[in-house]
Amino acid sequence: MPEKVQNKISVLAHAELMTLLPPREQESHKGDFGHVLLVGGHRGFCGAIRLAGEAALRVGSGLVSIATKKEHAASLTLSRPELMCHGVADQRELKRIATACDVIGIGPGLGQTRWSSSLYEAALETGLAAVVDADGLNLLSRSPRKNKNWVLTPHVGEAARLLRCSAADIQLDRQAAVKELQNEYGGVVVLKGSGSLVYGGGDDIYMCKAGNPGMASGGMGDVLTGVISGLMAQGLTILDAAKMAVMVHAMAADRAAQKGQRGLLASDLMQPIRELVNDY
Ligand SMILES: NC(=O)C1=CN([C@@H]2O[C@H](COP(=O)(O)OP(=O)(O)OC[C@H]3O[C@@H](n4cnc5c(N)ncnc54)[C@H](OP(=O)(O)O)[C@@H]3O)[C@@H](O)[C@H]2O)[C@@H](O)CC1
Ligand SMILES: Nc1ncnc2c1ncn2[C@@H]1O[C@H](COP(=O)(O)OP(=O)(O)O)[C@@H](O)[C@H]1O
Repeated sequence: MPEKVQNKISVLAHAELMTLLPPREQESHKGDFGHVLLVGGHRGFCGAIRLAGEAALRVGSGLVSIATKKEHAASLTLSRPELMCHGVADQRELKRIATACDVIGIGPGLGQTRWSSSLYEAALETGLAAVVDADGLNLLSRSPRKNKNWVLTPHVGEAARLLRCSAADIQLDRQAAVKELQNEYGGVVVLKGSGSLVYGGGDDIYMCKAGNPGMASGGMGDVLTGVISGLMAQGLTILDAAKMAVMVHAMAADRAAQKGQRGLLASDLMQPIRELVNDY
């Protein structure tokens, strides 16, 4: 169980974070805004990687590729033609696609089969800056390692697996948990849930006061993975991308919940996310 600690808590503010994402130059082209590769979408879970992919596009990445099960590639492309969807069977195929990419997001709907773990290993071997979520975190908890160039985005259940304790232990002292996660696994950690925390080492723990219980519905975390990846692709540091993404994601959910929290869908966040990354 994590030890009790006291840290400086900084509350995230959207206006301050927007200085990280200046208006686009007139002569810009898609190559200026990075190429995200998202890996996941096992059988039954291809919606998760579709949501992450659209979120990465809506936050402004120039190109987004998806590596998924062969049988999902065509339907994903049809549902969102801007996504470049590849059916990937093995590590070699994934690494070939990754050579053109700047950032890799691993985990939404990835599953925990041999296919999943082999793509997870190959994704980390690319050495690209990474976002690790969902089943990527479950695979990480089976074989812990440290990396300074990744963002980990556990919900409370995943955090408990990573720290080998109970979800109740995590909730008892979320600040201690986020620090312990960062200390053990490195990089930047986003501990999701009401009052999401972001910690990248050092004195400050960042807290998001936006967001609402309407977000307690499947796919919301997958959207966050896409937002973080898309901001990293546009050149933000992993810490700035995590801070900005958590804030934009939660504020988008608050805008989308104006008609009511119950029945809020992860897809409902796409339009407000777009508004918020253009809101100077
Ligand atoms: N449309 C799609 O394709 C979608 C696909 N998805 C994909 O499904 C896969 C499985 O992901 P997952 O998150 O649903 O399952 P898992 O990792 O087992 O975590 C749940 C466990 O954690 C526990 N828990 C305790 N506290 C908690 C808390 N505050 N927040 C959350 N959980 C908390 C919880 O405890 P319980 O609720 O039972 O008390 C339970 O034991 C993954 O690949 C994901 O990407 C989803 O994204 C949905 C949309
Ligand atoms: N009650 C809440 N208040 C604020 N944010 C919440 C609340 N419930 C969930 N969220 C947010 O919604 C997202 C849920 O992510 P996650 O549990 O990984 O969902 P999924 O696996 O279905 O995509 C996280 O960003 C989390 O912070």
